[in-house]
Amino acid sequence: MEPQARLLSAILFHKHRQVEVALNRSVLAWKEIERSRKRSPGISNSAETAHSHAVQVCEIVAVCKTKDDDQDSKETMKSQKKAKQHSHLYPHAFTVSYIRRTRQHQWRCGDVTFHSANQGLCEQWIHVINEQLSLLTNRPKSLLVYINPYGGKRHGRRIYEQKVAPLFRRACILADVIVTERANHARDHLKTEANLDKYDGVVCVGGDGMFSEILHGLVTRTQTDNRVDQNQPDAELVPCSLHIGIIPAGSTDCICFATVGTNDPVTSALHIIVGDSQPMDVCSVHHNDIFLRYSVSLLGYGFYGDILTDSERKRWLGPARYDLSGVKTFLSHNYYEGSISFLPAENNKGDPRDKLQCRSGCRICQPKPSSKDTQWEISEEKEKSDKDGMGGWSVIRGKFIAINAASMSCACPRSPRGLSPSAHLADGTTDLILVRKCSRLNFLRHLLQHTNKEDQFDHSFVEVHRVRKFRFQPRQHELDSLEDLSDSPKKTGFSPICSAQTTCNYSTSHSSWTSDGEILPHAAIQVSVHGQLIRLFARGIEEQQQCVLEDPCTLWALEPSTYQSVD
Ligand SMILES: CCCCCCCCCCCCC/C=C/[C@@H](O)[C@H](COP(=O)(O)O)NC(=O)CCCCC
Ligand SMILES: Nc1ncnc2c1ncn2[C@@H]1O[C@H](COP(=O)(O)OP(=O)(O)O)[C@@H](O)[C@H]1O
Ligand SMILES: [Ca+2]
Repeated sequence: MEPQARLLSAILFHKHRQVEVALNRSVLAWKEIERSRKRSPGISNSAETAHSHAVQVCEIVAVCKTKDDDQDSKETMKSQKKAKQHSHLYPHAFTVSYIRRTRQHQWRCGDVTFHSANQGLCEQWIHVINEQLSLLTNRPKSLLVYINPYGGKRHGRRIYEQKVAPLFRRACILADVIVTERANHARDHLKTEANLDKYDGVVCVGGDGMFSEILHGLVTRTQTDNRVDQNQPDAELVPCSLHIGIIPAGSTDCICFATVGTNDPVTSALHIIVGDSQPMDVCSVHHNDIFLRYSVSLLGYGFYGDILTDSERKRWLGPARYDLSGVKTFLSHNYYEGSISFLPAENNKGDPRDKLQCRSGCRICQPKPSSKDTQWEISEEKEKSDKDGMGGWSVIRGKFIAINAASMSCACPRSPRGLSPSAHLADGTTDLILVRKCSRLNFLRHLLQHTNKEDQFDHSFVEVHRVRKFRFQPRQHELDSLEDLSDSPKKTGFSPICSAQTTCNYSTSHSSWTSDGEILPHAAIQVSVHGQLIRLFARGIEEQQQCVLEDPCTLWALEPSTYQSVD
């Protein structure tokens, strides 16, 4: 990497020690002077060595003048005297708040305070750093925040006020906050009322259900503004211009976990502040050419549909409702008959079993070619001609315990690799997982493999396909006879230990689809994936510590620029 010119450098004080501080367009670095002279510096190519530190400018949250009360407030009794003397000698200070990576994808806001005898120098540093931050145009300045006070353990409001709002204030982000008063309040407000021109993004504080409200509000508003008819399953939807941020405060929070790597409100707030951008696929779901819903994580029929249906009645239990309904549904061991037709993804989209996990900067999820791109047009054309004669579509009939479409990994704390560990966030496909009728023991093995490192697809009764579109038709809709209307739910070899939701009537011979945790009213559905329809304030899961810093040493080796000032 070409080293960049220094914008500023100075000798300042940090924790009573003299440090040399330097700034260029991408890095702020500081190192102790005395110690590094005494010892051989031996600075490695990392963000931080024993006495040398560096922070990327794009990961600086804010810089401000340090108030007297803040100075040395964390000093121990022993060093308080020394601190007093020091602050007398160097009474001026500024504090840089920056992103600090801790364990397992968690971010925290770290502070570093630099002292000086020279007030003008401190002001110059604040000015130049702020100038650099203002060049980062992807950062949001104004946000619309919706809080679901009843999501998860009902801590949404507190989480926002205590953990998120102070960070937004520090980063000078203006936030208009709406605490929802009913289900679909946020969706309806976004659809028709909200003045979206005022904002750079919309933030939801809640779970996947709350995210789904924001998704529906924004996508529907965008289509209405652009006169796109959502009821047309083949309509080319217009991408949303506003980014969505998620502060996890729900029960599963799978969309946050799968796009950030952790469910932590502070980490999510910091991803919002730095204006991260992660495109995401959205599935549209139709029934007989009538629009039903959008979905970004799990569309599940059978096992997960039954869990969600049952768990809605136990909402008062909070997140534990899924465990109880999960056990109950597992013991019921229902299966459902129907046929699935699907249009496979192109070969360059990889395979659900290829073990190429979607990570920050994923190659497979690079932006799709513009509609002018020839390659793209060819594949669209192929699809049209295929569709006329059902060419390219595959059909599978059978008895299924679960039919799952995972448009992303669906990783969550319950299943850290997710339902489809190699699914991609923004490749324009969904992984269709078909779990056929099998013994309880085999199904249990398959389920347990979601919680460890084994391959959950390595069973004769499980198949998985990467697809662009699919349709499902439950068996009772295929056979239009009275006999079928009285058909009871199908059970495998064992008699049910728990009768679950199944009684002998027509409706219960079907399961329901769950879409991001919400229940759909129809079993027969058509699904299309719309690649990269929305953008989140996230960057995908980082590989490890992704500090793509230039060697901080290069900062010290450079000729000073016009900005240089030394104390
Ligand atoms: C015997 C051990 C069995 C362990 C099975 C673990 C498999 C878990 C896979 C979970 C995939 C979850 C996909 C995400 C779905 C969410 O959108 C949805 C709603 O979330 P929220 O609004 O935040 O509550 N949550 C669920 O569908 C919960 C599924 C729980 C299944 C046990
Ligand atoms: N004020 C409210 N009162 C009741 N329900 C609400 C309110 N705000 C949002 N909801 C609904 O609550 C449901 C669950 O929300 P969510 O935040 O996903 O929590 P959880 O993860 O616990 O399911 C969603 O369907 C959402 O539409
Ligand atoms: Ca996808």
